[in-house]
Amino acid sequence: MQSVYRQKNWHLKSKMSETYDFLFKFLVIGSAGAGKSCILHQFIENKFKQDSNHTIGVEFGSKVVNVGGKSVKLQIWDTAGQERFRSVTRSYYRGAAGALLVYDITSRETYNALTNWLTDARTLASPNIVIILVGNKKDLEAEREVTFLEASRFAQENELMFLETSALTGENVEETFLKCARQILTKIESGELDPERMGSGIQYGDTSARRIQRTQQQTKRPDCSFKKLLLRMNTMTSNWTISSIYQIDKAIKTFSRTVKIPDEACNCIISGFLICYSSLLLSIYALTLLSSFRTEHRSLIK
Ligand SMILES: Nc1nc2c(ncn2[C@@H]2O[C@H](COP(=O)(O)OP(=O)(O)OP(=O)(O)O)[C@@H](O)[C@H]2O)c(=O)[nH]1
Repeated sequence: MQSVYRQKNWHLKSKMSETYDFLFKFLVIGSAGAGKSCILHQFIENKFKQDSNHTIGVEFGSKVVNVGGKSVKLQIWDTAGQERFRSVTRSYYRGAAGALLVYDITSRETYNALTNWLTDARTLASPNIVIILVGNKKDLEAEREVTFLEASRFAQENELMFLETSALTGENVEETFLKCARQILTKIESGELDPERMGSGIQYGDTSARRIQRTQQQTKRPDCSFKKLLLRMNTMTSNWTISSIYQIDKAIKTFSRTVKIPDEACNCIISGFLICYSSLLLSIYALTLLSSFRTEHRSLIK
């Protein structure tokens, strides 16, 4: 982990030596003393940070993890919880894809401040930011001031994921980051998040990953327009059904009277036409259904 002032060169160096499919920008936010720096240190170094001091401004760390078969580089910004750094830390919120919203389970004060932190994250970072609520210091059960149930209700009401962690023992620390990354990846796959959108907080790792993604999108596109075409045909045929069958029936009868075709032959022509028309309608409906089913269950089929 390094201070924000030293991270630039280091980041360039690591970019050259590592390959990954995606890069996600993460924030760690919450009140001072909640254990944000210790969580980040535990995640990156796999050990507890014994002498943790208050963060000055922002600190930075990164780690490549495997999420659902994809290698994802997490670029994590650990922000200072102290009020006096609020204006500095706020400038780092922009374009974050994920955030850990941390409180201390032994401090109700840090829990009560969550709403303010959440409002900041949702207004200053990306509107689609994926947030996980983290109740830290799980090892201090005897000093607990916030129950698991209470916090999980808060998480549910505010559409957040939730885990309790201990930066001291390492319990659930990695799982917290992975859970958040997994949700972002799922949203990318479902099309809810677009890595190409400015300020999404997501980047493609290398050119090949970008190319693969583009190819996938291109192969998906015709499917989408095919569905649109089907839906349009569907609407058109529904509109035609009643009026046009009546009109065509009338036209065939008038024609048969003019050229003097026997009634039986005329009925045969009309029946044949109706059979063909019904088959066409049925095929269009079946294809539309199939196409909708495929779109809805694409992730499951994969
Ligand atoms: N027992 C226990 N102590 C912890 C844990 N996590 C952090 N601490 C302690 O809590 C104190 C604050 O931890 P920090 O990580 O510096 O807190 P912070 O949220 O980064 O604070 P700011 O940088 O001021 O925003 C330190 O004394 C840590 O040793 C934990 O999981 N269990």
